[in-house]
Amino acid sequence: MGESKKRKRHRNKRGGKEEQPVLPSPCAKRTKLKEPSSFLQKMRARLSGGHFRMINEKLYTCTGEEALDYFKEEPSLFDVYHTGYKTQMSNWPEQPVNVIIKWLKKQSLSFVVADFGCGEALIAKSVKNEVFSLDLVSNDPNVIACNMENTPLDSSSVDVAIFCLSLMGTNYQSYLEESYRLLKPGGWLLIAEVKSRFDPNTGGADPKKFSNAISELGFSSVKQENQISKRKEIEWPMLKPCLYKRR
Ligand SMILES: C[S@@+](CC[C@H](N)C(=O)[O-])C[C@H]1O[C@@H](n2cnc3c(N)ncnc32)[C@H](O)[C@@H]1O
Repeated sequence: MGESKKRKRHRNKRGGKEEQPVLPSPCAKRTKLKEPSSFLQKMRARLSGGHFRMINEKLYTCTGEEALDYFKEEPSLFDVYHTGYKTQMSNWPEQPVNVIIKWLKKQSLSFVVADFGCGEALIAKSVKNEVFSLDLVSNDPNVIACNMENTPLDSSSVDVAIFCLSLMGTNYQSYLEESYRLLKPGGWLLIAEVKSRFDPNTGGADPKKFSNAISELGFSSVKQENQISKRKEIEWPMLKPCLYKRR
């Protein structure tokens, strides 16, 4: 009785809620154990989902150089990003990386491949071809850590250049220019991108403008040597960020 009165007075004096001392009492322990783990899991998933969306937005709204610095400062963000990305991918009816793997498996085994923005290097793990996997962070000895606008690979050294959902930086055109440098004449450029980024009705780029820009860079069914040095200023459309909705 006396205790409860004391508490009341204390509360009134402070004019707010009483602060309870946190004691490792059996009661506190029991409450903790009783908390539904599904609730905690949901909260954790929400937090990491929010973190993923924040990193994703950063990657779509900065240059490749800035993205490289971002991950250099905090490499663990790369894992946070890819955990969230995998969760997003698991909701898609088809994963573009699997479509590309399927296509590659039908091509010559002698094709050398450059996977720009490889993520967890699924392509290299799925085909027998030689694959150069490139990304901002390398958690795997087979992944080359670099900003893909400036790779350490030789000119005209690859047969297939792949961008699977990786045209993220505001300077995405420089990644495509680098792919042109790496590709052998007659080489393949494969791009898989989110549809909404090419839907002018929802603020996306004009797909025709995008493919014209790719042609002006020098890509067609047969690549012409030296075309890169002759071309005029290319008008690249802006590609809007691909932002994920909260689920
Ligand atoms: C959406 S993930 C796609 C990963 C993989 N291609 C796939 O389809 O599973 C995009 C990847 O591109 C990488 N990336 C973005 N900008 C980059 C840059 N400038 N240089 C290298 N990698 C980059 C990101 O780090 C990320 O791993």
